[in-house]
Amino acid sequence: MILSDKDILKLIDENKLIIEPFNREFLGPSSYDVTLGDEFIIYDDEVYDLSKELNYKRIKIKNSILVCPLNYNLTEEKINYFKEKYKVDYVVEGGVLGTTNEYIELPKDITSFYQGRSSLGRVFLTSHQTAGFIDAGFKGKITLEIVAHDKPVILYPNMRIGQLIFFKLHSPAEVGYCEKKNSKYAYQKSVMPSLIYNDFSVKK
Ligand SMILES: Nc1ccn([C@H]2C[C@H](O)[C@@H](COP(=O)(O)OP(=O)(O)OP(=O)(O)O)O2)c(=O)n1
Ligand SMILES: [Mg+2]
Repeated sequence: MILSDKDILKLIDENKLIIEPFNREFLGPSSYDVTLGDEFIIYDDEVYDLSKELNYKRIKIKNSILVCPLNYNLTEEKINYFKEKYKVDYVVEGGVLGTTNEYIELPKDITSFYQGRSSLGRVFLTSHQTAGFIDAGFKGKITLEIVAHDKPVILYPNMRIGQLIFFKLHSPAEVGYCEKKNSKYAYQKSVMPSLIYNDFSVKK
C-alpha cells in the first residue's frame, strides 16, 4: 500500500518517519521530493573489480557540476571549454555518485522506492541505476547513481533530483536494515562508494 501525503505527514508528526531537512512544499500526493547534495564520488579504477576495495575521489562543489554521457572522451581542452562557457565547477563523464541532502529514518514497517523525477527523465538523466529500493529500518542519506544518457546535463546542489515513494509492509520487518549484520550503508552521512567487496570477506 502506497502512502498518501496525509499518511506521510502523520508518520512524521508521530516521529515514526524522519526526513531531515523536511520541506512541506516538496510533499506530493503520494511521494516526497528529495534534493541533490554537493558531494560526489568519481571512481578512479580502470575496471570495477568487485572483489577489491574500489579507488575513488570525493569532490565537493559550490555551484554546479556538468555530467557528460558515457564515453564522451573528455579532453582537457573540452573540460576548459565547458568550464569557461557554462561556469561549472566540475566536469565529469560517465557514472558519478551523488547524495541526497535529506537524511531519512524508515520504521520497520515502511519501505521506500527512490525514483527520478519526470523532468529529469525528459533530459535523459537517470539518478539511480538498478538500486532504487530502500529497506525497512534504513537510516541515512540516499546515495544516487547519476548518468546522462543523451547530452551533458548541468546539475545544481539543492535542486529537487528525485522522489521517495513510501510503502507500508504487510507486517513489520523482524530485523531492520540498520540492525542487520553486514549492512553496508547504514547511517551513511554522505555519498558512499560501492562496498560490495565486503561480500567476499563475509564469513559464510
Ligand atoms: N539508490 C540507493 C538505493 C539504496 N540505498 C541504501 C538504502 C538501502 O536500504 C541500502 C541497501 O540497499 P541494497 O540492499 O539494494 O544494497 P546492497 O544489497 O548492495 O547492500 P547491503 O549488502 O548493505 O544490503 O542502500 C541508497 O543509499 N541509494
Ligand atoms: Mg541488500
